Amino acid sequence: MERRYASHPNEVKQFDTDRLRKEFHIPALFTPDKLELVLTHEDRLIIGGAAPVREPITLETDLKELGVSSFLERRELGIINIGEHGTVRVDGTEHELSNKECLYVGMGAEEVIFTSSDPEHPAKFYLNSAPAHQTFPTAKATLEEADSSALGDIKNSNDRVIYRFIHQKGIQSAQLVMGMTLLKEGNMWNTMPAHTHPRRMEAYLYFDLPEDAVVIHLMGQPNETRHIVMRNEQAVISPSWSIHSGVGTSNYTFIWGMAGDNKRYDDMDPVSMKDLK
Ligand SMILES: O=C(O)C(=O)C[C@H](O)C(=O)CO
Ligand SMILES: [Zn+2]
Repeated sequence: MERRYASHPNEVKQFDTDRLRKEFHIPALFTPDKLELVLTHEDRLIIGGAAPVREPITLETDLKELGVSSFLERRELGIINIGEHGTVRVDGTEHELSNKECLYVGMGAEEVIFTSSDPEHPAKFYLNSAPAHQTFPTAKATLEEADSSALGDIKNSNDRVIYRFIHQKGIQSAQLVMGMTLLKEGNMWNTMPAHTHPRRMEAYLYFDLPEDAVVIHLMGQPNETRHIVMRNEQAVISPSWSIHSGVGTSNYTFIWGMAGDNKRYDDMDPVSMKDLK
């Protein structure tokens, strides 16, 4: 498991492109038949990907990094499938996940195994895992079951629907909040006007992007913004002090996941457009 340390905004404003990417950008999460995991010290979120093709993939890591005897002994896990149909087996119980469906696995589950139903059309499981101190039932949600709200409009190129899966009024968790935002065709901007939430960090996974398209992801303090160029199926870490917004060369979908002090999706500090620099 790769480790990323937490960062101070005064230090980050000195970073060049290379250093920004090393600290915040996660380029490859879906390697066939391999589990990819990145542990960030920003609220100790683990960001991962499991892309089983020929063989099942088991959720496992060097447990010294976590100081426990099984991955989820003191953690919870959110899973969203961005690929084709697959199965997640949790302690012997199979959960079927189609594209854009979510499964939450509570603290204490001992065995989690990811499988694709058809190796020619593999599943791709995106993972967010946060520390937990209480267990909650394993639960699945489809897009239709998620709490959703339409936001933005075509005039501002940000007509989109936000789907909340794991949150205060949805699937219950210890601290993990997770969902997905779908931009309509011809709409390129997400999360503008921007916000921060010093009470929670956040990670974004951009996907459903054409191969030659990019998203210019904006990060940094509102008066000290930087950008990271993102391609399809890449993730980015947003510290609690940073905005997280982006504009694409086409429309796209992204998964957001958060860990921190509360589970209130709407607990955001909006940034006024005049304060952005
Ligand atoms: O399009 C948006 O706006 C978002 O999806 C915002 C994220 O959900 C977010 O930043 C939640 O804190
Ligand atoms: Zn946010």
